[in-house]
Parts: sequence; C-alpha cells; structure tokens
Amino acid sequence: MKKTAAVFLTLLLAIAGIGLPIWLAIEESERQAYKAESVRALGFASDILVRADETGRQARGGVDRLKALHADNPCSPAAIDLMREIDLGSSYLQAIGYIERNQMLCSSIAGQSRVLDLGPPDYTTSAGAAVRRQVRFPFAAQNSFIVLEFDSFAAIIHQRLIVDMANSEPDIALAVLSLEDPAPIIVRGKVKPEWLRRLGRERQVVFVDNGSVVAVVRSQRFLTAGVAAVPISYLESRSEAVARRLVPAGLVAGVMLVAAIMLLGRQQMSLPNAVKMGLRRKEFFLEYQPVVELATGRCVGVEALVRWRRPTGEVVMPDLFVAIAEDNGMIVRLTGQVLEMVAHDTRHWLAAHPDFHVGINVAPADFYAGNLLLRLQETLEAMGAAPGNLILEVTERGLMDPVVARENTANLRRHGFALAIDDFGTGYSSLSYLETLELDYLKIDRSFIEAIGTGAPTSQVVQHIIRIAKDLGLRMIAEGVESQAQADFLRKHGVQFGQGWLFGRPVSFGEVVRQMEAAELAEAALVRAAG
Ligand SMILES: Nc1nc2c(ncn2[C@@H]2O[C@@H]3COP(=O)(O)O[C@H]4[C@@H](O)[C@H](n5cnc6c(=O)[nH]c(N)nc65)O[C@@H]4COP(=O)(O)O[C@H]3[C@H]2O)c(=O)[nH]1
Repeated sequence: MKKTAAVFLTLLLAIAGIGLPIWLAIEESERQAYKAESVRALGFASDILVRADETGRQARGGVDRLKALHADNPCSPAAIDLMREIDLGSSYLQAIGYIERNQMLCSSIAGQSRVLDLGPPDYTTSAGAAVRRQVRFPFAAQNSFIVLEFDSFAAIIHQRLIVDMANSEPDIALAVLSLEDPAPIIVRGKVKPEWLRRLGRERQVVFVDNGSVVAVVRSQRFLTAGVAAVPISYLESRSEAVARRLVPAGLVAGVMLVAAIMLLGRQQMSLPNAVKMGLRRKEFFLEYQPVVELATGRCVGVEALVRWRRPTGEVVMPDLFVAIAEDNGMIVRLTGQVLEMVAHDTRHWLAAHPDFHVGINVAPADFYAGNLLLRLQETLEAMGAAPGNLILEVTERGLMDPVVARENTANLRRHGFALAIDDFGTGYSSLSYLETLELDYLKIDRSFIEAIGTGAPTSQVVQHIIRIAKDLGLRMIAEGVESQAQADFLRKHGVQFGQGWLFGRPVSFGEVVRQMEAAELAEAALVRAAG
C-alpha cells in the first residue's frame, strides 16, 4: 500500500474509531432519556387514571346508597344527612345532590335552601351517566366542578383534585379523556383528544407528538383514559445530563480503540523490520520433531523447525514469519542461522550416531542463491558430521525452475546430501518432471494423512502418492501422523517413516535425546527380561 493511502486510511480509521463511540454514546443517552421520560409520563397518566377511577367508584357507590334508601323522597332531611355522610366519607367527592330537569333541588352543601340551575349535560355515557364538565356554583364561584349524574342523584367533583400532581412542573399536561366524547373531562395544560386514537386496542401507549412525550393509559373500569404529556425540553435536558456522563466514556473508548488499531497496524506494518531486528538479535531458536521408522517405532532422525521468541516473550510460529522473511529477502540469512543452530545443537549426538539424520527446510531462495553447497559444507565441518546426516527438505516451489532444480539436486547429491521433496501433492509438479530430478525422500503432506480413513475425496490421494513415490524409487516420510490407525495404514502400504504428534511434538534437541535414551533403556530392559 502506498504511504499516502496508508496515512489516509489511518486518518479515516481514527475519525471513525473516535466518532463511532461518541455517536453511540449520544444515541444511548437519547435512548436512555426517552426511556426515563416515557416511564415518567406513563406514571403520571396511570396516577390520574387511578384517581379518576376511584372518583367514579365513590360517586357510583354514594348514589347507589341514596337510591336504595331515599329514592321516594330524595330531598328529605334524612336523605340530605346521608348525602353529607357520603360526602364526608369520600376522598374525591366535594358534594352530593339531587337533580330534576337540570336543576339541583337539594345537596349536601346547600341542603334544600337553594335550587341551582345546572343547564343540560355535556353528554351521557353508554352506562347512563350524564356528565356536566364545567359547572360553577354561586357558593364557590371561582372554581369549576364536574357533575356526574346517575338516575337524578349527582356527585360534584372539584376539577383540580384529580390532576393535582407534579405541581412543581406545571408545563406537564394532564387529562382524563372519555372514549365516548371528544372533549376532555378534566384537563390541565394542552391535550389533544386525537391522542386517544393512538391507543388503538392497546392498554397503554407512549409516543412523541407536538413537542411532548405523550403517554395514554386506558381505564380497566370505565370508558376513560388517563393522559400525560411531558414537554420534550425535559427529555433534552435529561439526555444532556446522560450525555455528559456517557460521551467522555465514549471518547476514552474511541481513543483506546484508535490507539489499539494503530498499535496493531504499526506492529503489522513493521513486522518485516521486527524480523530483521530478530535476526540481528538472534531471537530465533529451533525445536526438533522426531522422525520414526514405522516398522520398528525407532527414532531415526528429526526435523528442525524454527521458532521466534519476541522480546515480549511471545513465541511466534514459522507460518507467520517465514513468508515475511521470504518476501523481504531475509530467508537466506534465516536459513544461515538455522544451520548454525543445528550444528550447535546436534554436534555431539551426530558424532556418536552417524546414521541419524536431521531434516532442514531449505527455502526456494536458498536453493537459487548459488552458495548453498558451500554453506552446508561449513555447517558439516562445524558439526563434525557426514553429509548423509542432513536431509534437505525442498518444497515443490523450490523446484520450479527445471534447469536450476536439476543442476542443484544433482550437485548436492553428488556431495552426499540427502534430498526430500516437502509437502508433496500441494503444488503443481508433474510426475514426469519429478522423474528427471535426483531425490531421496518424498514427504507426504499432513493434509493427505489427515484424510486417511475419513471417506473424504482426498482420502484416496495418499495411495496415489505412495504409488508415485514407489515408482520413482523414493523413500517416504508421512507428516502429521496423529493416530495409530494412520500409522498402521501407512506401514501396511509401504511407507517407511512417520512424523507427527503420535510419535512426538517438536521439542528442544536435548529433550529429543532424553526421550531416545529413555526408549533405549526401556528396550534394553525388555531384551534382558526376554533373555
Ligand atoms: N496438526 C499437526 N501438525 C503437526 C503434526 N506433526 C507436525 N506438525 C506440524 O507440521 C509442520 C511440519 O513442518 P513442515 O511441513 O516442514 O512445515 C513447516 C515449514 O514449511 C516451515 N518451516 C519451519 N521451520 C522452517 C525453517 O527453518 N526454514 C524454513 N524455510 N521453513 C520452515 O513452517 C512450516 C510450519 O512449521 P510448524 O508450525 O513448526 O509446523 C510443523 C509441525 O509442528 C501433527 O501430528 N499434527
């Protein structure tokens, strides 16, 4: 990637990385604020409804008592006494009275002394209650009352009593609406009757309209609904308060996210540099994986596998850095260090075990570098070993140029080194091409071993590879043998050597030696016991 593109991308990431958490924080604060105001509005609407329902219940109960006892003489002193008793015993009724032809003939307040003209009802409910919404009485002219009339008896209710709540927030609108008549029965502030339509068949509903968070709750008892409308300015100030808490957290999260992305990016971008530093500081080390003879289970050699211990202590596997070393012209230097380490680790053992072999991965670049033979001879000299002790593992990629491949393989073999074709079957080499090369071993790739006995389409391939190796006169080393069944299959089909977790994981050379010595001791003990 070009530098300007990388800078642009980083900038874009930084903006997105910081902007996104802030935007999410603002969204979240708005959501939380809306939720809180919805709950508040629902609370107000439900409270009003509880009061309105209780008022209706008290009115109905009082009227029923009067009707039962004094229907024949509704304005008698005994009836008026009962009216006063009902009045005093109720929490929401201001007075009880008796009405005929829109005139209140007597009441708990005025007794029989005054006849009061009420005018016709505003509407009559389906349950038969005549409702007068705004009645003024001469004895309380400054107040407006609701008069609920059932069968000529009436309950008088103070307008403000039901909506007497949230007095410190007078801009919150409150109302009791009838589902049978558009005008509000009781109202404080601005309430739209059409809000009832939003209720549909629901028990309650919350929405935003006309700059308010509106809650409408249906009565379970009467054909009425409680309504509360909280101005949106409350929501905004609440959302600001939440945002003041969340946005700094979002900002911190964003900065951390961007820092993490940039750190990761820097690590990724500078990985070739880190490999270079690693080579300079000699941070690479080897592990060795045993190669066993399948017929006897004896360890006949090892494959050297390189690892990278970063200054942080993290151990990086070759799949992550070999390709980087190859792409950045450092692989020859890495192979050089591998050869030095092999010489150092195996020197004493090889001197005493001339048949033992060490497999070394040779990259295509090593193969084409021209001085591979010289470097290998120097290694052998340092080890005090024979060329046959080393098996050079070359991938199909390393053999792609037929002229160089033929020349190099022949030359190396002439000097006594053994050659293996690694990961066979994963590249494109043709059988006829391989026939022209001088090789000793064919390493069967782990992917084909894995497939043995699975019934997968690739499970048959291993047998073709074995046939090819036999036709070419090559000895075989199966890679990635993990189960005894795989080992048995391979041995039965004539594969001589195996390598994999069944026989041993990659470990230090010292550990391999310790394992081999332990196996030798166990074998000797068995022989002694048998003899
Ligand atoms: N799942 C499974 N895996 C098993 C089993 N037995 C062995 N393996 C793994 O299979 C890989 C075998 O090495 P490879 O095919 O040469 O594949 C090697 C080789 O191509 C490359 N490599 C390793 N060391 C060097 C080196 O010194 N130079 C170069 N150029 N390449 C190297 O890196 C590749 C990966 O090496 P590792 O990660 O060490 O992975 C190793 C080994 O740990 C098993 O039973 N099951």
